[in-house]
Amino acid sequence: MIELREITKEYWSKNEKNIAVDNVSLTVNEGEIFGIVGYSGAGKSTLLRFINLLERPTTGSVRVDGVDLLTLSNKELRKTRQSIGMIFQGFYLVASKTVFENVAFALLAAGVQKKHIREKVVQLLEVVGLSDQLAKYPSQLSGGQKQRVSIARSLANDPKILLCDEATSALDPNTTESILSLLKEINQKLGITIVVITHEMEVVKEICHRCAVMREGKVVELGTTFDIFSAPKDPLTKTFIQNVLEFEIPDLMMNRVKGKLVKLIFLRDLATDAVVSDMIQAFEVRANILHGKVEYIHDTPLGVFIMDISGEEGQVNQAIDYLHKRVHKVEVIEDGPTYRALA
Ligand SMILES: Nc1ncnc2c1ncn2[C@@H]1O[C@H](COP(=O)(O)OP(=O)(O)OP(=O)(O)O)[C@@H](O)[C@H]1O
Repeated sequence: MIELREITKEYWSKNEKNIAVDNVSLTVNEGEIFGIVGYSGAGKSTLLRFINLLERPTTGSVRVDGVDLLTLSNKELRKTRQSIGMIFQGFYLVASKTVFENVAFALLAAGVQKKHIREKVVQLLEVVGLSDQLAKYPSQLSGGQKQRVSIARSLANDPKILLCDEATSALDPNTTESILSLLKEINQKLGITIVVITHEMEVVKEICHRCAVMREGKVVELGTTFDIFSAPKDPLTKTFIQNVLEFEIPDLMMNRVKGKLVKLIFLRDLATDAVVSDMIQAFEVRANILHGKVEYIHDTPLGVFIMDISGEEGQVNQAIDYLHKRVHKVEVIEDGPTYRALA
């Protein structure tokens, strides 16, 4: 649906070249929610703005629905842009216009006849849950409500694609969650392909099917959201998801560890109880779960458990070998006082 091929963008200032996007190729499939993640200055906004040619690449091609956007006339490009909605962190609503007028404006600009406008605006505001706020002005709305108006406005011309530039970065966690739910609903019910850029992995975790991680203009990792979270490869990706898979054991807890301290990662099937009880029975070891957490990555569970396994050393080692076969990943964090003393 969206194909960026070997895209590079260079900026020159004072005879110095700055490469904002460096030879990036990626495809966004029809109907998916695709995330682009990276720290400030990584090139995310520039990349996003290629999709509607708000920014033109220095080299490379941009195809949307099979059409090479760089070959379009200005008139054709204006028409194509109507099928690509966009929302921003700062909402960009017209302060002197009501909620109704802000949305109606997009329809008027696209040449929709006045007699059809009211019905369409009412329908759009219903989609975003603002049917009762038609006559309000932006200053009378909360941040979340403002973003809902801007989403309604972006949907006015029945776009096939919605681009979201840090759309929830200015919102509190609860409001962020409600806007992300709305984006998910828009994707599922209206079949709109969504591309989001963000520096928050929570956003990716909640709604994205796939994502690309960017550093210094390059895509350093690309994959399904679940793979990115469960088996990150690039050090930057690892940093981004640190709080999901990492857990710092407090000293107090460490001092109570009797055996070997292991970290288990379960994917999809969270049969933790069965695995642990089978292990205890088969190898006559003791197991004490010190920490357990389950994250839902786009509705698929990813579990992290930290367990103290104690008993006769040979049996403990066999138990750990057994765990290797039953769970996605096993990592021995600490050998524990008993085994350190034996070594
Ligand atoms: N119009 C411009 N002129 C010169 N340099 C630019 C321009 N636009 C972007 N850049 C530079 O390109 C690089 C990438 O910027 P971009 O805004 O795409 O990054 P970003 O990942 O979206 O960061 P942020 O989240 O802070 O917006 C930065 O070094 C930026 O300074």
